[in-house]
Amino acid sequence: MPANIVIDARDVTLRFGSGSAAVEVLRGVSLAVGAGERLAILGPSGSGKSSLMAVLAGLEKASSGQVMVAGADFSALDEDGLARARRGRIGIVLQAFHLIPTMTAVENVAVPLELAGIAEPQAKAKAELEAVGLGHRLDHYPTQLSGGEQQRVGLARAIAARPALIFADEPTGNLDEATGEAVVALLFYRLRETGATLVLITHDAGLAAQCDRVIEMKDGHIISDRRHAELNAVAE
Ligand SMILES: Nc1ncnc2c1ncn2[C@@H]1O[C@H](COP(=O)(O)OP(=O)(O)OP(=O)(O)O)[C@@H](O)[C@H]1O
Repeated sequence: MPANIVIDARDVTLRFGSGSAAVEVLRGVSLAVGAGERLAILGPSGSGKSSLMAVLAGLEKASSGQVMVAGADFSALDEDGLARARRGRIGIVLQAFHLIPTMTAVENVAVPLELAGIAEPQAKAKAELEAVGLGHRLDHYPTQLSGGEQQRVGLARAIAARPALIFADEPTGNLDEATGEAVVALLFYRLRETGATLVLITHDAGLAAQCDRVIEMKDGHIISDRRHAELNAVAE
């Protein structure tokens, strides 16, 4: 894999269930993403966007095909191996925030930093929460936070370790417009700062337009793949 390709997925399928109940949600997807690229995934509900993200982020194992991410062969790793490969390198913001209910906001952000062996996890977690506008909610538990606040804790947790790869599934879905814009601005600021690669699922055309490349999915396939220059040409 060339040094500048960080995600190289080849002919990936993902099936759930077996026999007559089997559902094939990814049907031979191939995708190469360059380092620092900001890729948006569009497509109707059920087209396989979250499934593709789960496979590329090492949360689901492909049923067949090859998935190379940052030099690791995700198709050959077991669950523990995938968890180790993700740690500190991959930040993930999901629709369901997956915050740990028994931990405060600052602990939710600090624990993955600690696990990744990063120095001063508490101070870094606090700074990251302040950056997403939650300096006044550090010691609150997830149930004491609104959906939008939980979303921002999720974002802070995903980017605090300055991972090389960030995956975000509808990161502004639970936020009002102003907060959504602020969170996206912070995300893109961090991307510029660290050169991280972004894979983003969104229904928001404005957000997709901020990315370098937009792919569209339908029925488990990629049906279009356009880069920024082409996107601008279409808009003009
Ligand atoms: N664990 C599972 N078992 C069975 N089917 C599943 C499972 N997870 C996802 N699916 C199915 O796979 C298909 C693709 O789902 P996926 O969540 O990837 O779509 P999506 O494009 O992200 O949709 P949305 O925009 O609604 O989030 C859907 O038909 C869904 O029902």
